[in-house]
Amino acid sequence: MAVCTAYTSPSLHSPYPISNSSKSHHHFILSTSCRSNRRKLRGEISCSSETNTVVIGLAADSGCGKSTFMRRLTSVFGGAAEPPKGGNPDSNTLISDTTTVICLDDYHSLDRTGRKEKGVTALDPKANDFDLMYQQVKALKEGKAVEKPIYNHVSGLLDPPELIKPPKILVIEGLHPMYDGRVRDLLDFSIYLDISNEVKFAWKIQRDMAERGHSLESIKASIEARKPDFDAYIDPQKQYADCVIEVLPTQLIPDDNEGKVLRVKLVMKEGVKYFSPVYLFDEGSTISWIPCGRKLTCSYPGIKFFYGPDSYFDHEVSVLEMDGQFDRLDELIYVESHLSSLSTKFYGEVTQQMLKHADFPGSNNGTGLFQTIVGLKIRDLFEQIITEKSATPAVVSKV
Ligand SMILES: Nc1ncnc2c1ncn2[C@@H]1O[C@H](COP(=O)(O)OP(=O)(O)OP(=O)(O)O)[C@@H](O)[C@H]1O
Ligand SMILES: O=C(CO)[C@H](O)[C@H](O)COP(=O)(O)O
Repeated sequence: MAVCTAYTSPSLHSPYPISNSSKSHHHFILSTSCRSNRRKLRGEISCSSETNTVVIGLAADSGCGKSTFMRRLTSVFGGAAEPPKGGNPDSNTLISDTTTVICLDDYHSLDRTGRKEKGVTALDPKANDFDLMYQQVKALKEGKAVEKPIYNHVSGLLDPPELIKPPKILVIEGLHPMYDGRVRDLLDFSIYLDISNEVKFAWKIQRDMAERGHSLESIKASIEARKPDFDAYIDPQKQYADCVIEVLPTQLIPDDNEGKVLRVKLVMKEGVKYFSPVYLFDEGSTISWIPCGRKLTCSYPGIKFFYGPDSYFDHEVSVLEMDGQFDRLDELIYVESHLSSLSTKFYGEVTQQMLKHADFPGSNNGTGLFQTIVGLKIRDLFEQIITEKSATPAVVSKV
């Protein structure tokens, strides 16, 4: 049930969406999202809930494919995602018609020098401002604009804030979207990208060695240095995710250590509102499927799908798994036609999306396929929430 309380207007010059003092939450100044209905007023405030923002959390370590996933997601909604126009060229924010993606690195409370002086990594909660993260995500969810700080990855400094207006869908991506219980509770849906150490290493080498000129030793050292904090603060968030995309080395090639062929698991929590897990052939069954043959071209080592129920951190889940890679992306339609509950708007939409972004990393394997499917499920979730809200009469609540 949507209930709106009155609060002070956010100052566009303050980094805070609302006064730092929690006492000010109940002042009688309405935000733009909350319209008073004068006929019913008499000490009560009527609030339309239609403007509320849907909030999605995407957690992963650095270099684990968040940006690629975000490009696939925003593409599902149409329109290109771009940094705020005329703003800081080093902004981490991406805005499209429907979605705004903010990077939680912007809530680092310590800059690069500060972290070095204090001997903490960016993964350590001590280097991040969770109070501000909570206040601003909450404000955006309630339809209020905020002045969000910017962490500049080029200079390693905290830059002056940028104005973020409440979008239809807000994606908060980064290291800690599910770390703080208050922020976690604001999420309408959450995803964790769980990249195994072997694969993370292979991707890092590909990017940081080939594209950024780092040495193999320095990449190894950086992964090792982050590991204790990754294990302590980032990895545990996966227990809260509604959906986990797990990326592992293939099992199709014995002792493979190249990390090129991947086994990818889509772990989908059961019983999540507005989210129905995808299934292969028959919902709830356990199925192993090798689609290679007349309708799907597969070179060595082939492709293997698996689908079935499981448990994950004591939650009932459905797991869809793909090991191997596609030779011809247009033939993905054959696989798509055997998957159900995809939340597509027309036959072949998954294949169309994959073909559209054939040049993105992971387009020939389960990472691209499952990221696309999760993008479609998020669109569906958003549409269900909007439909439900427009069918719900405005709620009147006492302030
Ligand atoms: N599905 C994939 N398959 C193969 N390689 C991938 C995949 N996703 C990402 N990568 C590799 O990992 C690198 C990082 O990807 P991306 O920029 O999407 O990650 P990120 O989590 O946003 O990183 P950062 O937080 O460091 O900006 C890419 O340049 C690419 O080399
Ligand atoms: O884990 C990270 C998230 O992207 C970065 O390492 C963190 O944001 C610090 O960035 P930089 O290394 O540019 O100072």
